[in-house]
Amino acid sequence: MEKHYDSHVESTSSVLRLMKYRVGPANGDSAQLGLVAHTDKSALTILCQNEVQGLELLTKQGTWLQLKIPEASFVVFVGDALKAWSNGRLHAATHRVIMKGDKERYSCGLFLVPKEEATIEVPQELIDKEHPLLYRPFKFSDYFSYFVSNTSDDALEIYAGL
Ligand SMILES: O=C(O)CCC(=O)C(=O)O
Ligand SMILES: [Fe+2]
Repeated sequence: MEKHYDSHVESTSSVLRLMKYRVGPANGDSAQLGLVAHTDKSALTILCQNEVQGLELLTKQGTWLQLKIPEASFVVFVGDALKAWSNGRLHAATHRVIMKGDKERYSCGLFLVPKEEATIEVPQELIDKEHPLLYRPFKFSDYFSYFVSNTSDDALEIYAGL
């Protein structure tokens, strides 16, 4: 897969985003939604946060797992673009943020996003009898526009799934 490294780097931009999660009116023990459940559309996301936990991951069994992220560490998520490119071999985990307690939460995400013109196409090496082609080639910007006007948990499957 090393031979694809350079073209991935060339066709990807990075976006750095800082996020602030306020303590809502129902602070204390009751939980409130900070960020709705989603998969990232990017190729890869690298996240870090302050000491306030809240990131939850949907397991393949369909239950929510509260992540306990150690201080000064990063969380990496595979997004839809890399899931499609890898022919579904890499899993884009659904995640959300739930706020509890009375402290604001800050997080910082570096999103590696395919450039406007980048085409996501599964390399031949990742297609065989056990791994038939799951996604048609598509322009990332077209997928993103589709997602914006058709927000759905299954956007990738509906848009590019075969
Ligand atoms: O704030 C976080 O820890 C998660 C943010 C996130 O999932 C996102 O911006 O896509
Ligand atoms: Fe996310």
